[in-house]
Amino acid sequence: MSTKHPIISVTGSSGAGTSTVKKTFDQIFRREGITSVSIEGDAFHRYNRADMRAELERRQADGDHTFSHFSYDANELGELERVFREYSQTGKGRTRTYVHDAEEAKRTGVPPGEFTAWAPFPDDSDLLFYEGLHGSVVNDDVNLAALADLKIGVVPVINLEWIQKIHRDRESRGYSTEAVTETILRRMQAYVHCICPQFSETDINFQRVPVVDTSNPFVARWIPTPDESLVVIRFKNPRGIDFPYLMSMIEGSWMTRANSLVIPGGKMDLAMQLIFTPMVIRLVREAKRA
Ligand SMILES: Nc1ncnc2c1ncn2[C@@H]1O[C@H](COP(=O)(O)OP(=O)(O)OP(=O)(O)O)[C@@H](O)[C@H]1O
Ligand SMILES: O=C(CO)[C@H](O)[C@H](O)COP(=O)(O)O
Repeated sequence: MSTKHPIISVTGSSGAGTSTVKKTFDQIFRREGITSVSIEGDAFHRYNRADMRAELERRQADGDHTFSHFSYDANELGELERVFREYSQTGKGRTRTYVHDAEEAKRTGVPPGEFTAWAPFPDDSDLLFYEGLHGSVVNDDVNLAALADLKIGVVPVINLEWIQKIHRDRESRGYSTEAVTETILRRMQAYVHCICPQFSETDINFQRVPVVDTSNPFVARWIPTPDESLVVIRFKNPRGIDFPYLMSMIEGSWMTRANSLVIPGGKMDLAMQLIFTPMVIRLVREAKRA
């Protein structure tokens, strides 16, 4: 945790919606005149696409069918922790980009499945924003949760998450439904043991819940729209959260527990703006004082 160089980490499984949440934060940063540097979690994969496929084949040949991009040892989490710590102490650090598709390849000049070179963060940023798979990992080797000042989980209920991933991977990355389904299956063990535990470390979780039928997510023709869903917002520490204010500002919202607010899916962006703007301002103000 750093008051001088704060870190915000947004954690979610593949297709959960962390990139979408980043857009909301970018609006807050722009409106409040905050300069952020960001990390896409895939930048800390251990292998490029070809080497990952080779490693997968090797492990499967050895009888290990649990290895995937979700696995701790498929990612350079020690390096991620070092970057978090360096940034929290100095406001400096580095990242790179994992190139997923042709559009990213065109933008970066690096072929899909490869990494760009490591590059230093620009100087004089107000905060570091992480979005990816492992922003709140606590295990025997690293404790990323301890280094992030604001930890957010993006955790749609699993059938909805699978629908989002299938549609995104099909439309943006050119994978078939069958290939994405195979990936989902292969990642299940690590999803349970590496991804899910983080959502007990996060300060606030956003869980989008469809209110339309998603019983068979593998045949869904489209992603349930915001208006076809609700969002459960859980606060790990509800003290200091002005629930009456939030409920007055978010039409159709209600409390289900002392730390849980439910809102219409179409109000998710508004809720994030109302909740995170004062938190971000406070983090940056305390940083400038430090
Ligand atoms: N709140 C939402 N309402 C409707 N659709 C959403 C929402 N959040 C995400 N989606 C859709 O789900 C898909 C995946 O979203 P996104 O790319 O943000 O996921 P991600 O967590 O960044 O995935 P990855 O980590 O694999 O890059 C996209 O098609 C996006 O439009
Ligand atoms: O999305 C991901 C995890 O969130 C991975 O970055 C992605 O699946 C990489 O795999 P591939 O190179 O096969 O697309």
